[in-house]
Amino acid sequence: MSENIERRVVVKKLLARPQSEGAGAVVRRSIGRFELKYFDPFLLLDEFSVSAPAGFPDHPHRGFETVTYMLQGAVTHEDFEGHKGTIRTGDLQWMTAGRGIVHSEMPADHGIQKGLQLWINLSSKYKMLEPRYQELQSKDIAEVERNGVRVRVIAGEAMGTKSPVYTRTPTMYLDFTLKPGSHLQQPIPHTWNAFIYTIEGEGVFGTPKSSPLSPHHLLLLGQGNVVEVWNKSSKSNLRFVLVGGQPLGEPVVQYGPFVMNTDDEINQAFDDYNYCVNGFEKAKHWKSISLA
Ligand SMILES: Nc1ccc(F)c(C(=O)c2c[nH]c3ncc(Cl)cc23)c1F
Ligand SMILES: [Fe+3]
Repeated sequence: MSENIERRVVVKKLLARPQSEGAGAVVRRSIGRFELKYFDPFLLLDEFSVSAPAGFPDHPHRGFETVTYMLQGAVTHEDFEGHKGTIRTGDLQWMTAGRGIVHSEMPADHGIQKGLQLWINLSSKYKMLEPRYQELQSKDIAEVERNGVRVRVIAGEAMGTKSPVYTRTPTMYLDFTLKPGSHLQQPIPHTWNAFIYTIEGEGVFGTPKSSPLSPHHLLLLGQGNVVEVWNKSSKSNLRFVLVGGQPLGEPVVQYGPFVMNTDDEINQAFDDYNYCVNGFEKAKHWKSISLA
């Protein structure tokens, strides 16, 4: 690690508590709740937990990307263009909604399906792009382990390993598991906003004397070019995701699943969706099979 290390420390921590979302689903929302409406370029981070028949039935998106990463179980998604698939434990769906998607996201197995859904804003010049999917099965996600630290590189680069995912809004998304007694130093571009979301075990983040933090916490990281994490437990693994992104620095006008830059564009999004035009044409006669 080079000499000009500037450690990022935890400047804010939020415990994400369960709340209802979709049709009978439960999410622990951290980014996107009133205390943290937007963390440029991130609009929402939900740790979701859903069992059939609950789920996220037919709904639209415009102006941003959704990144769904399965922690346990499986979710089937289908959209109004006929694109359908199932993402299972460890799989990733990176959906660029762009000018418009209408889809459903429903449990595909019995029992509880768990995962993370992150919403990443798009720059004004990309908000009306044609929709696009990047889907990776768990076996195709770059993974490397060294000195008790295992990383699955969902986006960006870590420990000399790169993800094939193209991030239109430059983003890193790393799933770390630290064995007991291990220590991580991960570079983060100093101009990016970055956070950690804790998933399993207790970890020490930022400075070695910080208090250990438990799962379901969002940790906003301050300025710097590297984050350090310690697993001081003698028996449990520590798992968390580290996410960073280049801020867009643009006005944000959001109404639910529509995210644009001006009130007029949001009104246009509503009209386009209601009249099935300008990217929502296929919504006119489409219902997901789960609702048919
Ligand atoms: N009400 C409402 C409005 C708009 C939405 F996009 C959604 C929605 O689809 C989700 C919101 N959190 C999520 N976590 C995981 C998954 Cl798989 C889906 C969602 C939703 F529920
Ligand atoms: Fe969705």
